[in-house]
Amino acid sequence: MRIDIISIFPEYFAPLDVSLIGKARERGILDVHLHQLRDWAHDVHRTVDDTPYGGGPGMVMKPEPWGEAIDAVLAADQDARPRIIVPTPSGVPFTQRLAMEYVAEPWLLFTPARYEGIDSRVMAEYGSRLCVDEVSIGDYVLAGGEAAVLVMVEAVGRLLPGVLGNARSAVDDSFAPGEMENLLEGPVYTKPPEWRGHEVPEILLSGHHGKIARWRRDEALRRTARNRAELLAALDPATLDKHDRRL
Ligand SMILES: CN1CCC[C@H](Cn2ccc3ccc(-c4n[nH]c(N)c4C#N)cc32)C1
Repeated sequence: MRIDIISIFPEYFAPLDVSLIGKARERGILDVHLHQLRDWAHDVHRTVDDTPYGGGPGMVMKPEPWGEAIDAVLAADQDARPRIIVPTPSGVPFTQRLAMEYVAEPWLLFTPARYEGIDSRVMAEYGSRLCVDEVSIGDYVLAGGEAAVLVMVEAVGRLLPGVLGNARSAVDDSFAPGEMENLLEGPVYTKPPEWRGHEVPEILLSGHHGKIARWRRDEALRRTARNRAELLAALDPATLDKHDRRL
């Protein structure tokens, strides 16, 4: 997978050099290209923003630098087209399901903005011939889109084949479509068996895999009911057995 990111703060993406994503890049599973938007702002001050038409607070990012920057990225491979992802609080929710859709894409282009966003004509220009998604990582307001790109790149990158040590753990993820969809993961434990008077639940030491799976599902349902009750309403009743219903 190729990922391009255009930003006025490319240094914001240093975390993509470390840990899981950094190793995926070293192994050639993921190819990340960072671009400084100001390289396509040709005035002496490398200006990328201006006052909003119609008035209002803040500044809006000018269309010209973005158009030239996106054209330059597209020119990198004229036989392919990236899916463009625009982080914005006004976007569709970024979910595990959307991450799984993105991981199937060979090329993603992220366009994290600052100020009050990008002149809307830019995505209108590219939306006529490319897939352009406006996506939000949550119902709160950030100062720009870079943190959202870090979140999405990690959520998507960890799903790439070969990135996770144990491929199964992605299938077991909270929110992953299937049995775990709309369920939060339950508690996890490791050695020592007793720590400051707290013992590991006996069932986890039993070696009885069927009972352990049952216990884990019960704990997932309990945590979901406690922290995200609204997700239980979305659970497919067909996936709930009579034991679940007793919880
Ligand atoms: C007061 N204004 C309102 C509009 C947005 C302005 C800041 N900003 C500029 C670019 C930009 C990109 C993403 C996000 C963002 N915020 N929350 C999320 N879940 C996001 C996501 N993805 C925020 C952003 C601040």
